[in-house]
Amino acid sequence: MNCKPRYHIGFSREDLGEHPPAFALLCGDPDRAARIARETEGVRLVKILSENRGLNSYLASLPGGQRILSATSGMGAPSLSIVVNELYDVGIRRIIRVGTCGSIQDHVKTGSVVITRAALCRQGAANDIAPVEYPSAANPFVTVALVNAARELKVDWHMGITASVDTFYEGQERTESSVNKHLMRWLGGVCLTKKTLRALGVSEERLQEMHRDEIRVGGITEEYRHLNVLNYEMECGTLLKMAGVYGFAAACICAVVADRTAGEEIARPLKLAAEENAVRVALRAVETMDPEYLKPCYW
Ligand SMILES: O=P(O)(O)O[C@H]1O[C@H](CO)[C@@H](O)[C@H]1O
Ligand SMILES: O=c1cc[nH]c(=O)[nH]1
Repeated sequence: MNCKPRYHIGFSREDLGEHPPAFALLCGDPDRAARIARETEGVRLVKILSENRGLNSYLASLPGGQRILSATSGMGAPSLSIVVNELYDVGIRRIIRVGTCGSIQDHVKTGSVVITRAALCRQGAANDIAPVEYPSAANPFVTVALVNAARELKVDWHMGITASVDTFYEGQERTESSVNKHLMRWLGGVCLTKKTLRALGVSEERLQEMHRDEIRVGGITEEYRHLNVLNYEMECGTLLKMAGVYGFAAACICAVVADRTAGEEIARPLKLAAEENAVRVALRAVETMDPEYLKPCYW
């Protein structure tokens, strides 16, 4: 057994006891990983494994006795790729990303959760690991367990395609809240002023309804909306590709904390409750997972 702590995550296979936990919950935010292990009803903190580089990792147990790892990926695919590589090395074979995201569809409201069945992976780190065409698909059995758990807990859920991108601002077409107001055309489309819209024959009534003097059309978000993408986040696509390449089971559930059909802001008042719902669903999925589907042949 390799007893040396791994360089970034700061713990070793030996720190996990005789058998590594069956599941890891992996959060971008170290505070969420800590809350899962320290403050979630029914979860008992067994051991702080490491808080190296803010990549907080905790061993915890559930009421039925199952042990879980609550770990931190950091933000974005490069950090996630390091953590997942080292988690695999210490014996982790099932990872549920428990994250936050922005909705790009009208029917996906803030406060709900999105369970990813596949990702549009626009992530540079993933290209170091597999060809760009390589599928970014969630494990179907863990995904169904997440859906069943959300139904049982009566959490407002959606299942669908997630866009995983490398930047929160430019890549998710944010301009008002970003210092960079000039998106590249393939991301931002074009801005039409009221004057141009009038010349194009848009009625005065419609122009009056506009909140701003210009609208942006043909941007990446509009394109993804038409492709039935539900949400934006920044790690899932690479995680799912790594699962395919390394051979482990991965799935993703994200709390919706921004409504990108209406604006760019994070809905801070409901963020914590939405995250708690995503955590509860993930833990219930772990508890109720049919042991048959834990076999390596289902990864
Ligand atoms: O809340 P987490 O899990 O960090 O996930 C989302 O939040 C961060 C951006 O605010 C990115 O990491 C994105 O994927
Ligand atoms: O809009 C959002 C919210 C959370 N995380 C993202 O990546 N985007």
